[in-house]
Formats: sequence, C-alpha cells, structure tokens
Amino acid sequence: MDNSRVTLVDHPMVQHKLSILRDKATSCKQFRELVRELALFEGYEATRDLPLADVDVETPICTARCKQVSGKKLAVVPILRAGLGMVDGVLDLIPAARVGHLGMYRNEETHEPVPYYDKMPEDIANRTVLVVDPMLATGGSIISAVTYLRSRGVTGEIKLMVLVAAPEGIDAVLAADDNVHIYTCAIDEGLNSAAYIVPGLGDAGDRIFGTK
Ligand SMILES: O=P(O)(O)OC[C@H]1O[C@H](OP(=O)(O)OP(=O)(O)O)[C@H](O)[C@@H]1O
Ligand SMILES: O=c1cc[nH]c(=O)[nH]1
Ligand SMILES: [Mg+2]
Repeated sequence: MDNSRVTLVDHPMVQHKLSILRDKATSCKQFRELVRELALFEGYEATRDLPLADVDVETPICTARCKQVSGKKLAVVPILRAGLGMVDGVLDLIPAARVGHLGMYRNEETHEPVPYYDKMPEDIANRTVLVVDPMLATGGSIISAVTYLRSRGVTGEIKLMVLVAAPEGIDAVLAADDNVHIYTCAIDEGLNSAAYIVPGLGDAGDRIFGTK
C-alpha cells in the first residue's frame, strides 16, 4: 500500500463515532447522523491542502490581511445510494460546492458495479472532485467512478472519501489511477466471501435508508 496516497483519519472523536456506526444495535436515525458527521470531519482532512490567497478585509478596527480558499471550485460526487449519506456533511463544510450524482450497485454474484445513473455539473472537468462513498470493499465501484470522471475530462488529483476500507480495495484503487488520494476513517482486516468488509459495518446503504 502506498501510504503517501492514503490518509487515515484517526482523530479520537472520529474513532469514537465510528465505533457507534459499526454497532449493529445503532438505529437507522443515528447511523444516518453519524455518517453525516463523519463526512464533515473527514472533509476537514480532505480539504487541508486547498490553496489559499491573500485578501484584505476591513474589520471594525483596520484592514486585516486574511486568507481565503482560492483555485479550482469543488464538486462532491456521491456514489448512490450510500454516498448520499455523506453529501450534507461535506456541504456543511463547503456550502458552495456543486454536486454530481453517480448511481451504481454491486452485482451480488460477481461483485462488479452496475452503473445506472449519472448527472454531473456541466463544468465538472474544471473542478476539484471529492468522491464520497462510505464503503471501499473490492474497489470496483470507486474505480468505475474514477474511470467515469476521467472520461468526463477531470484531470488532476481526485479525492476519494470513504469511512471504512479493505486493504485489497485500497490497493486496487491506487493501482487503477496514479492521481487519486484516499481518505478513510478505518482500514479493516479484509473481505468475506460475499465481498463485505470484515469487521465492517454491514451494508451502508441499507443502514442509511432503512431498507433491510
Ligand atoms: O468496493 P466495492 O466492492 O465496489 O463495494 C463498495 C460499494 O458497495 C456499496 O454499494 P451497494 O452496491 O451496496 O449499493 P447501495 O449504495 O445502493 O446500497 C457501497 O456503498 C459501495 O458503493
Ligand atoms: O461491507 C460492505 C461492502 C460493500 N458495501 C457495503 O455497504 N458494505
Ligand atoms: Mg448497499
């Protein structure tokens, strides 16, 4: 694993919230709230390297030389469905970001992603993109998302925000594209025979939307 392209968000509050997220007794309502909160905390790390520009601000006392985020505008791209649970947390941090949707689900037998929807901001090629999806298991869904974004003209680093990742999925994603950076709150042991993350937290989409 190329550690320079993976950031483990190991802040104590993040790890505490993640432990509640993993608990099978956690309610749908609380699970949804935690996914949103964790996305905000992780977004803080994922935006740490955004460029700043000097600006002069008139305070009630005098002119202050301040800094504001500059450079390319941002787009948040959730992988439906589960990625939707992270969007509002990232938008709490970056309210002006645009949102592009990518729908895909995993085929239960092959574990390959099946795309079913896409709708991007028209200027997606000119934006810094943050892909959000709570789970990085085999990596197939995120690789498909990155391939799609490249086909839409997105150049430069794509930031991939997940909450739980499997080592084999991380390796597959890093091998598929040499300009992505993965942010995750946990790197778990691996995958089971159904390609679910172990210990993981189960099916994130079902737990966010209460569909099982
Ligand atoms: O790394 P992978 O092996 O591709 O697995 C991860 C994908 O699987 C889940 O989606 P799912 O297919 O359950 O769809 P859903 O979000 O609609 O529940 C998850 O939200 C990721 O998108
Ligand atoms: O563990 C997993 C793997 C894929 N998708 C999930 O929601 N959970
Ligand atoms: Mg699911």
